[in-house]
Amino acid sequence: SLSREHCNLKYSDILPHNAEGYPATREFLMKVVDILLDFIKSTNDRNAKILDFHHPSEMMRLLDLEIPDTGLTLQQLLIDCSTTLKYQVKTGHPHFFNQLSCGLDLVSMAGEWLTATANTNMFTYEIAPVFILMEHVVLQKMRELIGWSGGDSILAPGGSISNLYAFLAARHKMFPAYKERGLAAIGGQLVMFTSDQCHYSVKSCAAVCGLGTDNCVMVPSDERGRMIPSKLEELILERKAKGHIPFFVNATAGTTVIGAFDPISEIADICQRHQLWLHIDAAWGGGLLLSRKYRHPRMTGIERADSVTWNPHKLMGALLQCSTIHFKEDGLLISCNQMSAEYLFMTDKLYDVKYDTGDKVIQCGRHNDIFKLWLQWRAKGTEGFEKHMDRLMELSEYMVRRIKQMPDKYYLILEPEMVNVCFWYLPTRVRNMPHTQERIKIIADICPILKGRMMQAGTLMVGYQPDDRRPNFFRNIISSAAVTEADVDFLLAEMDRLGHDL
Ligand SMILES: O=C(O)c1cc(=O)cc(C(=O)O)o1
Repeated sequence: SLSREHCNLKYSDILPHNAEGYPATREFLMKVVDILLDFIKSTNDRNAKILDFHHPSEMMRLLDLEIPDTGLTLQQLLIDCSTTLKYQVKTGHPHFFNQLSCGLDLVSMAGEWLTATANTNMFTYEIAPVFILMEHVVLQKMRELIGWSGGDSILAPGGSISNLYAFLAARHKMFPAYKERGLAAIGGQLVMFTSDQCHYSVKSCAAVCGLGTDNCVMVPSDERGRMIPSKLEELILERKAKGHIPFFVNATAGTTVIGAFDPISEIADICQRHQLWLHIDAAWGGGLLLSRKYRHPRMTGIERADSVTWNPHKLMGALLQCSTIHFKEDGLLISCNQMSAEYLFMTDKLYDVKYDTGDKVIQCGRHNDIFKLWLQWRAKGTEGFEKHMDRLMELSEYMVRRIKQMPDKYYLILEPEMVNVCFWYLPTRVRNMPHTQERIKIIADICPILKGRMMQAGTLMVGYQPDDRRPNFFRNIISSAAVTEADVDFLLAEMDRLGHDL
């Protein structure tokens, strides 16, 4: 807690309100940092719980969230910070396998601290000169890793918006007059294509941009979750025969649930034949571009795409949020989205206004999501990221081997292409049953119960979900740099400890 002389102070006693308030300001902030360091320590403590679960009504009783009429003391704010983190899920805990974005990279986090302190907007070079230049350097490096020279990129507030920017640029490329004249400039029904395993944000583009989801054609995938190219071509021809206008194909590099990779080269051939825009949603799989061992065959042909979404906040472990969208052709983003707001994007500035990015996006204000990635890349080097990707894949391969060593307790649903390990847990009572639909129903129905036990125990978090071809199953994601083989062993033992009697 704060020293006696400062513990009754309020926000008005520290900077900027009190010009003499630096000592109190410093002490308050250092106490906040102590609270954060305690959280970081327990996040990395395998004996600490990942979460202290309470249902929302109970949680409200445990918290004091009310908005006061008069301001509270700095001391109370410190208590508020501690209580907040006490009930926050530790997504950086080595036993947190729940999402595609896991882990707490501390250099990236330090970057986020600086970002918050710099508190600037990314729409103009004028107020973010260093960060704008960092975007140029990092995004160019990422385009080189895709296999392009030139082109253009931007950071977006998440993969869904990155995919939307690709859609908008594709439509603008084919129908530039749409920007001024709207649908009248198109004179026909636009149609887009994506696999039935794609991220829902792709389908959402059809709704948001007025195609209607009926005109987002879901292409069947094979038993490994990969888009079937011949089906894609069939469906394109079918729509053309109806007089529709196919214009956009999304291929997924790393699907959300099973981590499948669509066959890019074959899909690119079809797009070339039919003059369609090829977007690759590599939000999840993009990190593997950094790995010479795993890039091929998963990402072979990615350089043939017209646009690529790649989220460093997923496999690369940059802190949330860090999503990038890359275009092979330079100039498209700006011509598509430019509104030339004269109060921001004056063209008579003293510097080269091509460094102003605000007019490239449909947003105005844009958060600085680059520094935490740039600093992390400075810390790891490209070779450090490659080692990181290879390590995550190696740990997933280890988990598959361990699951195969205990076929009585675990049923591997399919061989993973990346770090998504999909399986059923087998409680004692089904271990002598044949793997029939009857058994599948039982082991699917226990997923939410076993997940509930994990969360009540607070010792483990592994995601489950149904997909389009099977009921609930567990999907384990190894995307945190904190995970070791021992943590995989813990996961398999803990699920059995919690679930054997289900
Ligand atoms: O960034 C993430 O952690 C993330 C994004 C998704 O769209 C889906 C998931 C997921 O299914 O875990 O995670």
